[in-house]
Amino acid sequence: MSQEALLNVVDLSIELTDSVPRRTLVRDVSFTVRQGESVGLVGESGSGKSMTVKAAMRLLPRAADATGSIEFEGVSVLDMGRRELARYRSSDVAMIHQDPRAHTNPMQTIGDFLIEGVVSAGLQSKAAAIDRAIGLLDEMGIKDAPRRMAQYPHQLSGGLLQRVMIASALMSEPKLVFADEPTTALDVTVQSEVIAIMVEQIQERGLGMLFITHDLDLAAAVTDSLVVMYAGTVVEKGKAHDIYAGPRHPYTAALLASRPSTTHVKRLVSIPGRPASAYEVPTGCVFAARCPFATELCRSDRPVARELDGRVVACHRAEELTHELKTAASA
Ligand SMILES: Nc1ncnc2c1ncn2[C@@H]1O[C@H](COP(=O)(O)OP(=O)(O)OP(=O)(O)O)[C@@H](O)[C@H]1O
Repeated sequence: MSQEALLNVVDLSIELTDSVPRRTLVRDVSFTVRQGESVGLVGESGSGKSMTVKAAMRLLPRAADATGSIEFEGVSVLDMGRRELARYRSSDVAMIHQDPRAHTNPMQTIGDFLIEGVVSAGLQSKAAAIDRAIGLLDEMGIKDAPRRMAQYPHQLSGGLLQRVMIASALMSEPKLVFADEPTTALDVTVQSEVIAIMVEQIQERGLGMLFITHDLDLAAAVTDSLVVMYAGTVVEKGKAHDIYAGPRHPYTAALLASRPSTTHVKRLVSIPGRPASAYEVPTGCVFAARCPFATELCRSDRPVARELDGRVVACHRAEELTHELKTAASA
């Protein structure tokens, strides 16, 4: 791929320093998001997706220690000084959160909410910011934008408020957008509409996107590449359509098999066992306890992530299971 790397994460590990022994939450995670590229960070609850994104924004809890490297356009995010970090957070990257209500102030109008960040960071004058906010609300398909600017969050539906959040993320003209489960808090009837608008707006502007979700189907539909995480580690990564068409890690195949089908009736299967956090998994493969294909080797030796047919996979048996995994995923 020729586009420039915006975000480059290499061997990121995150540990909690306030527990004895230290708890590992994320282990040796590496991935890249390029200009104009959408990357899906996919995994069940506790797999470390949010911690990884928090680290990329330098917003980890005080007791969490990040090692490895996170670079934005070649500059180390972990080493940024106060001013550099403020500029990075206010104008290079933006975040769309899960629950729009939790990230708005009920006492602040939509207009003030939209312009606050860029005006206080000195990026735009108040008049220019108001114009831009109205223009963006318009592009988000929000009718009567000037009237909406004067309203308060409780006067907007969840779907409408999430469109405001997308507009807010675009106010500073960022290069990279982190979208953390942006529609899980919304009514199912508006979810796909909001996703479609978000993806369209991000693609039209040629921005990079890191899309965090537990929904592999959705991620495969809206992203170029996937990074599949389990228990704080990357188990598989590669082109979204390749992974969707033929997963090479049993966890990816299980995620695909457990999705509801829209074309035929099938029994909904769930992955047996519960998702584990990085510090809970014993030696061996992180997924061994839930993997139907696990052998003694899988339980004793942790597989090293390696290149396989244009993707990266951390499974001892990836080659020999190619056919089984494809069948299991599409069953
Ligand atoms: N503030 C925190 N302090 C300590 N540990 C935390 C904190 N937040 C999350 N964790 C732990 O870090 C690990 C990774 O959690 P993380 O929230 O990154 O997972 P996730 O994949 O984003 O899951 P979810 O989809 O539920 O948000 C889990 O073991 C979780 O319990």
